[in-house]
This record gives sequence, structure tokens and C-alpha cells, in this order.
Amino acid sequence: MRPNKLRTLLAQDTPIVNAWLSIPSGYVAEGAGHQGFDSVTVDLQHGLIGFETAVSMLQAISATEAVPLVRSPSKAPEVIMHLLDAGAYGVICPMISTPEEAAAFVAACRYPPQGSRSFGPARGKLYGGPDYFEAANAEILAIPMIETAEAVDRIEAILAVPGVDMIYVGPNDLALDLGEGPGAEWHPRATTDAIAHVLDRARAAGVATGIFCGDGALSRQRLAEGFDLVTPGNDFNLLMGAMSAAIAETRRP
Ligand SMILES: O=C([O-])C(=O)C[C@H](O)[C@@H](O)C(=O)[O-]
Repeated sequence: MRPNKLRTLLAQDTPIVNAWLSIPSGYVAEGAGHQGFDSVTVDLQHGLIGFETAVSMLQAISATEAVPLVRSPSKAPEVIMHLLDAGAYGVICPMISTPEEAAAFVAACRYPPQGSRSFGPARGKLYGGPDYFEAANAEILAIPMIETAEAVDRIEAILAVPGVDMIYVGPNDLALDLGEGPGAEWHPRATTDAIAHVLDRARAAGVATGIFCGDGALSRQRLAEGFDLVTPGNDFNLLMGAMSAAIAETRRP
């Protein structure tokens, strides 16, 4: 099976930069994949993307060097399995707050006997190769999102769940659950303290860490703090920022 390059980068302790797609477009996905990101995530939770468009986007990413990931729209096992069948090499799953939820999520990502993934690797096999079934459990990444106060309280138990390859912090939802506003990871204490605690516990447990960041500057900071994977903003916001900058430059007196 095609090796999962993210596992190699993690083993080498090489920082991973991940793109985040909310625009429902194979064209944007292909372009993002050619920009030098290590992985590209198709976001089916908040991105305006349905399953069939996600398949086209995964195909487009597969034409590049970037590893195709998805954020699933929910914890539903059948949805997670379907996205893996579509060729995702890793799933970022929102709102995992307990070790039981983490175990159920990992099970959806693994074929028996390690899990309960149903067989039918449609595009997974085209992208991964003919031995997909034999090797998928070892290559596919299961990445629960830590984005609630309960998940922070129970972080050590979640990290101890076998098969959790990485945890991914959602700072905006975490801030909301802690009574702060989106973007709070820059300033107020509760969210910054919670993120630092999760990072510290994950590093102690030897579990890789990822985090969504608003931009490149915060991504650099998070890598310096010790996160393994960062996402420097989503496609739409980056595009709008580039448009605004172009207009401002054009109209500069
Ligand atoms: O809670 C979070 O920060 C996330 O789930 C990541 C971001 O919100 C992401 O979805 C976004 O804003 O595009």
C-alpha cells in the first residue's frame, strides 16, 4: 500500500503543514495540493462540501504530493467508513469528548480484528494500492478533535485509547465551550491554558498533536510550542485575505 507520508514525517519529528478546504471545488483542492502542504484536509463539517464533491476533491488531491485527509461531518461510523472508502488517508473527527467516543471513532477507522470498519474500499484501493485491505489499519490516521471542556478534563484517558494516532485541537469550539469567543486562543487565559495542558499531556503520552490556527504566524508559534501539525487558516479566509490585499494595494494613494 502507498505509505502514509504523514506517518513518516511524524516518525522523523518533521513539522507538518496542513491545508484546510471549505470551498467545494476539485480545482481548489488540486491547486492547494500543489502549494507544498504536506496534507490537505477536505472539511465536511463546516466546509460547504457534500460527499460527492468531497470524492472529486480527494481525487484532485491524489494527483499531488499532499496526503488526502478529511474532517468528517460527524462521529457517525458509517460516514467515517464511507470517507475512508473514498480515499481519505486520515480522518479528523469533531467533538470527541470521552475515551468511549474516541474508541468508537478508532474502531470505525480499522478493519477487524482491531476495529469494526466495513469492507468496501472503493477509491481507497485505487489510491492506496491492491494490498489496501492488509495494510490500511497501519497506514490510515485516526485523529480525534479535542474541542470541549470535557475532552480537556478527560484528555489522559482519551490519549490512552489504543489507535489514537494524533489529537487535533479545535481552538474555536474549545473557546466557546470554555465561555470565551472564537479566536480566544490568541489572548484569554482559559483557552490558552487548556491548549497548553492538552499539548503537555499528549507529549507526555507520546501522542502526536495537531491544531487549527488562524494564520501562518500563529502556525509558526504553535510549531515552536511543540505541535506536530498545524493548519494555517482555511482556503476561503486565505483567498479573501489575498483579494483584500490586492484591492488595498491597487487603491493605495
Ligand atoms: O473549533 C475549531 O477551531 C475548529 O473546529 C477549526 C475551525 O473552526 C475551522 O473549522 C474553521 O474555522 O474553518
